[in-house]
Amino acid sequence: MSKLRVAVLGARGRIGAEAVRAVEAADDLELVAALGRGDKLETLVETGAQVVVELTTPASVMGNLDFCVRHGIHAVVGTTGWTDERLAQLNTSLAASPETGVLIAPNFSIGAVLTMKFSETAARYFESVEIVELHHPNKVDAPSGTAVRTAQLIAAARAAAGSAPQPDATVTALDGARGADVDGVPVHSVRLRGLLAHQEVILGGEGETLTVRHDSLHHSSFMPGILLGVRRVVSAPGLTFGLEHFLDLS
Ligand SMILES: NC(=O)C1=CN([C@@H]2O[C@H](COP(=O)(O)OP(=O)(O)OC[C@H]3O[C@@H](n4cnc5c(N)ncnc54)[C@H](OP(=O)(O)O)[C@@H]3O)[C@@H](O)[C@H]2O)C=CC1
Ligand SMILES: O=C(O)C1=N[C@H](C(=O)O)C[C@H](O)C1
Repeated sequence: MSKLRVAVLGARGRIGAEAVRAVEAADDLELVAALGRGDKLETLVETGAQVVVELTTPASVMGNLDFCVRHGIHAVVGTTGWTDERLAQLNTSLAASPETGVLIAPNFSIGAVLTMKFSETAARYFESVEIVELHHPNKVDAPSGTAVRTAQLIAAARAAAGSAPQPDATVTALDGARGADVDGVPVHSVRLRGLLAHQEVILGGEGETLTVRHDSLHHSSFMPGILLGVRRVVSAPGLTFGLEHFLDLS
């Protein structure tokens, strides 16, 4: 059987470099290009890339995906910075290339995906919920894409259950003291030397709390999810948002 031809964009970055090694080590995949800033996207066409793994920056991702979709190259995207407007723009490009698949995964690690799932499930049973995400100090965006997605899933679950707004008597606060408000869920971002990627979802009810915590200790935690995405995206046309759609998580 012929190998799937894969390229990595952002190949010299922290997660991109790890992805290059993971693709090279996979028997069923062939790394045909490893591109960084300034390298020509035309290389993707010249090398016959079938799937691009996009791990760059929020400022670069839209241009890169526009090129890939226009050329019918499937994409597995870990880069953050997704808004409703950006997703709508991507869906418009995909409508003109209906056989092309794009997977956007706010987090590729199985533990982080499960954290989101567990938090979504628990959300309706607790009055209060706040998120603390903790990352390395080189991260350019806050809150993390994972925390934003987690908060959105929690907020949707609470809305579906008819939950009341969270109790909070704060009248005066320093800017930022109560975190960022993501659909009514406070999200607190810590940037600390020594950390990689961590998240706590703290839920509170009468006389009890529940904490769901996940720690990515090495970039290798994201690789099984990336490889799964590469193998599955070629038969998933259109936009898939979240790795959970490629997992059996009923
Ligand atoms: N979904 C997930 O599971 C994960 C997602 N991420 C996300 O992945 C992204 C990258 O993270 P990280 O590796 O830590 O960041 P880095 O800054 O280490 O890497 C980004 C790389 O992309 C390069 N780059 C920038 N623009 C382009 C471009 N137009 N074409 C090709 N390469 C480009 C940068 O080059 P230069 O240095 O020259 O600017 C850099 O080498 C972030 O958005 C992060 O949040 C990270 C880990 C897991
Ligand atoms: O920048 C990172 O490092 C990470 N980014 C993603 C995010 O913003 O959620 C995924 C993971 O947290 C690592």
